[in-house]
Amino acid sequence: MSYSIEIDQLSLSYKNTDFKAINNLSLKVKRNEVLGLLGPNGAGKTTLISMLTGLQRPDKGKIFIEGLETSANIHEIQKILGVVPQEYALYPKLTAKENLQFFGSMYGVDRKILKKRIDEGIEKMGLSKFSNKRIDTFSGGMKRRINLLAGVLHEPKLIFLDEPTVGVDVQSKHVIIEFLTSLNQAGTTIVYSSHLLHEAQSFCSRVAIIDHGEIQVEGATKDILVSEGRVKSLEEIFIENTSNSK
Ligand SMILES: Nc1ncnc2c1ncn2[C@@H]1O[C@H](COP(=O)(O)OP(=O)(O)OP(=O)(O)O)[C@@H](O)[C@H]1O
Repeated sequence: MSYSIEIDQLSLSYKNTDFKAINNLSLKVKRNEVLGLLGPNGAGKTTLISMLTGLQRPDKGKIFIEGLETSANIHEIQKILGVVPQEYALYPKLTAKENLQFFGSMYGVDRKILKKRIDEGIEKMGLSKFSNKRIDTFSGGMKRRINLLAGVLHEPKLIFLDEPTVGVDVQSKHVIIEFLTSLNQAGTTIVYSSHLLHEAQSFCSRVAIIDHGEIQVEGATKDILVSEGRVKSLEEIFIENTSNSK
């Protein structure tokens, strides 16, 4: 089995709405790909990710993660998933290390292994000097780096990232993308949701542009950029294939 994610005809409507937030959406993501899940505000990205990570149940359709159907295997699946939300999920009064120890033990990582992963991760993120400093003294970029580490201490096979570099300086962005690239090279599949199309174009091996809960464009990044006989930017492709009604 070579797919990390298989989505088959998925639909979901929120209560008291008369439209489908996700409408009969099918998508396959191969193992070890970096998928950019892109779309304008309100397109359905968060709704789709919430179903993929087991937070919401679809009205219709099926999802398989690493070959396991989600509704019947959600606990097993959550052990192999890493979710890095856009909001910081960190305790401000604890140090960076204490936060990571907390999240690592929540995932049940063995103490010795956890210590090694925390030390290595903090070093890769360029934050060794700050490991014993409280999170509330950190800049936005530093918090975002620790937030990312917190979501991957259990070495998930598949990571969902929601705007991992939004609002951070160029240095932090660079460190974060390098870190994610090294995880991907080690075999991790990544689903990356962002409005930063320039970053998505260079980082993602595959792109799915969604709007109105449906896939508008999907394919290998290098293939979808070639359109009407010329190479376009991802931004051009995005604008051509999405509405600006929100
Ligand atoms: N809890 C909810 N109740 C009702 N409607 C909702 C709810 N959450 C989202 N929606 C609607 O579902 C649609 C998809 O929203 P969703 O948050 O998934 O979009 P998104 O692509 O993640 O947008 P953004 O880029 O702004 O985060 C939108 O029309 C939104 O208004």
